[in-house]
Amino acid sequence: MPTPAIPTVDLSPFFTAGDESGRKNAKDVIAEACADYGFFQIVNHGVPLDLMNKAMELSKTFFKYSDEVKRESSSSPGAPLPAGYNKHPDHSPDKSEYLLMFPPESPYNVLPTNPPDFRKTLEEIFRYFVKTGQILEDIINECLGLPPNFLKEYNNDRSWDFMVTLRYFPATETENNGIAEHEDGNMITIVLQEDVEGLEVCKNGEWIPVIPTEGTLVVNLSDLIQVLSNKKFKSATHRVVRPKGRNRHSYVFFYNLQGDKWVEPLPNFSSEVGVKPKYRGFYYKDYQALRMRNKTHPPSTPEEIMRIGHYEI
Ligand SMILES: O=C(O)CCC(=O)C(=O)O
Ligand SMILES: [Fe+2]
Repeated sequence: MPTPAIPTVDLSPFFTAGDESGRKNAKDVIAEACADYGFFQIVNHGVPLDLMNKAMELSKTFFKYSDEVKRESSSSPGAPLPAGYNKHPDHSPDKSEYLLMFPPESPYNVLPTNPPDFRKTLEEIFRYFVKTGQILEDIINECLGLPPNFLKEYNNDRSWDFMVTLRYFPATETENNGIAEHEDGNMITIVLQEDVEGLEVCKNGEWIPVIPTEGTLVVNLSDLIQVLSNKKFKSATHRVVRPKGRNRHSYVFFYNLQGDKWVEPLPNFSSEVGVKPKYRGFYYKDYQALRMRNKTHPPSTPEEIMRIGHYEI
């Protein structure tokens, strides 16, 4: 049986005034993918191809440096997430090392000075990803039938957005997990993957590989959209399986929500339509802190991993 593909959506109608039918087609595909499994890919998204390629090459160069050099970019404790360079503890199911950054102006950032241009490129691609996140949020706002600019006004503080540049180590003879099956805890995630497979999405109970294609970005909806929409739109379940014999590099941009925001199913999808809320409300910072413990103190069984189900009614 052919592998069911993940849809690819052309975002160019959103950059061209007046292409209403192009916009409608794109929104129909996105709405269907989001209602089923929360995953799709985008092209003509506004992030320049040469910038994506340059960012990937510089990241590969950085991760080849010695641990000692990379650790010069590790953050001091106290940041809301471990900014800078880090490697997951040996007993973690996540087999990668990564560089995490907040918005370019954030005081928490500890960005490498080498390779030259890396810092500038990270900051530049971060700014592009923010714009892509805003376009996607606007499209999702429309797909959900919310009043114009509703999500934009609710999510009006960009200071908690963050981006992770990753290197996964090659699979061993006995073990190939890169990131175990999970959903993301933010609003919308954008992934740039190099030409090395590994990312898989769960679509109707089946694991589908997301084949890397030059110029394409992967988008997955995350937990906060699932809660706000009272499960009308799904937070995508996904994982990374490490290939044998080679590293895998990716950039993951987490379009996020500021921590003091209250999150609960919107009345549009609960009281106003006679449906019971499927989640109790929470402050986003509490959820992010609970999820952070999954990473810093990995539980011994997958059942103990903190997920959005914690708030389910
Ligand atoms: O590296 C990837 O392709 C995806 C990573 C991911 O799912 C995550 O960091 O949450
Ligand atoms: Fe993820």
